[in-house]
Amino acid sequence: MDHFQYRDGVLHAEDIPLPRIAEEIGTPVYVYSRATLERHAQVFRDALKDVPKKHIAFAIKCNPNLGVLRVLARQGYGADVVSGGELERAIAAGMAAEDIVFSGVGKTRAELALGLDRGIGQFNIEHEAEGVALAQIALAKEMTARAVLRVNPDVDAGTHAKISTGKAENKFGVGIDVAPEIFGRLAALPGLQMRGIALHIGSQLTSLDPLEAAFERAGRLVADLRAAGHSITHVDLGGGLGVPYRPDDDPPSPAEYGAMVARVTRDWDVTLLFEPGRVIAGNTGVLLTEVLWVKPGATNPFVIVDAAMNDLARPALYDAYHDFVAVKPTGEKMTASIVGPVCETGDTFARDRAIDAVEAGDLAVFRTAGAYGATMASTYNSRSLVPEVLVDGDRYIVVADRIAAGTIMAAERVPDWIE
Ligand SMILES: Cc1ncc(COP(=O)(O)O)c(C=O)c1O
Ligand SMILES: N[C@@H](CCCC[NH3+])C(=O)O
Repeated sequence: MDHFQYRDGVLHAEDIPLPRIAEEIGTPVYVYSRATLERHAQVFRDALKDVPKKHIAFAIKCNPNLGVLRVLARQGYGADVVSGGELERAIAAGMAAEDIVFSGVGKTRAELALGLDRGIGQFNIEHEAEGVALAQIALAKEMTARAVLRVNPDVDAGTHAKISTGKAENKFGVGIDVAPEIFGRLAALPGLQMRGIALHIGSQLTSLDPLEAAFERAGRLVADLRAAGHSITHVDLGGGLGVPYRPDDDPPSPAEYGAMVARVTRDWDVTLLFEPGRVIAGNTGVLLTEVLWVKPGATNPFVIVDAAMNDLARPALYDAYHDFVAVKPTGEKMTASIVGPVCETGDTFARDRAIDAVEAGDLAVFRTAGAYGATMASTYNSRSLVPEVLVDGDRYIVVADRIAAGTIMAAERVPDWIE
């Protein structure tokens, strides 16, 4: 059940009418539903019921808010992190270090050392030199790092080029053809316990076929590595499952994904790791905004809202579609372009789209904004950093403050040697 519903003609987040949040917190503001988050966590876990040994690590890059992470930690989720900052966040949110997986193509030596010091469960090594460095650092600390080698299976994920990660030309992982030799050299290093492989072919995947093709290649690699005498106990299948952004989008369900995984990996006899992000958080959040002005355009009017590309970057970056609905729809429709106040033409959420009729002062939301929304926000144009609210039934709390432009400015200084 969707926890963003109209009641008496007013859009609610669980039991909270969104106009109340707009009035008390101001706009723009991200609003998350705890119930939806918990339901998605449960649905994804249930979808893997036929996978005997598994661990789920939420890809916290998609929504690293501490309140959100705490909800998922309570659901038994670990974290997939890609920086020292994310690592500290996951721990601060209550995730067990053992349940943390450290991915990322450019980990620094300091970040590798931090992971060891914190006792994280697994490092996902992206290339040989990183593995060598990790082994050296671990050895110096008289520790052993548990690691897997990320392989690049060279499959076309069929998603936006900027979020595709498993083609040979992408920067991630090592080529699957050279993986056995690199794995062999790393496995021989003291300080490193190479226990398996990882892959992640891209995000917002709307077909299971490329995932299945990649997993089959991974299965063959596991067999080859075992044949070469390696003990393979862990395979990290990454994340990537898409979510519906448009009302008629129909991506594979977690249950279909789980069934495919169970079938393809049936004989692997490993612990499977999963790194879902968007499928857990995407539909748990909306970006609540106020219409500032409706301005005539050459063809259709511009609806100028108080949210902008600095608050929700996905449309500007990937031409991504986010459904836009009025908080108090009148039943009337209009065709308009939805734009923000930032001084870039790219600050456009929708072009010539049929939407609920709105006028200045009305509230509206961009849907499916719980993943890669607030986390990618900036203060461009000296706008405030957008706040976040978590709703739980008939109560809500601000889980991230609005950070005013003045606060950002206070962290800057003018050199006294400029007269
Ligand atoms: C290594 C890794 N794991 C997991 C994810 C999460 O992906 P998604 O949000 O598409 O599930 C990403 C981002 O695409 C990633 O780079
Ligand atoms: N930021 C991207 C997803 C990136 C996935 C990162 N591995 C998006 O908003 O769709």
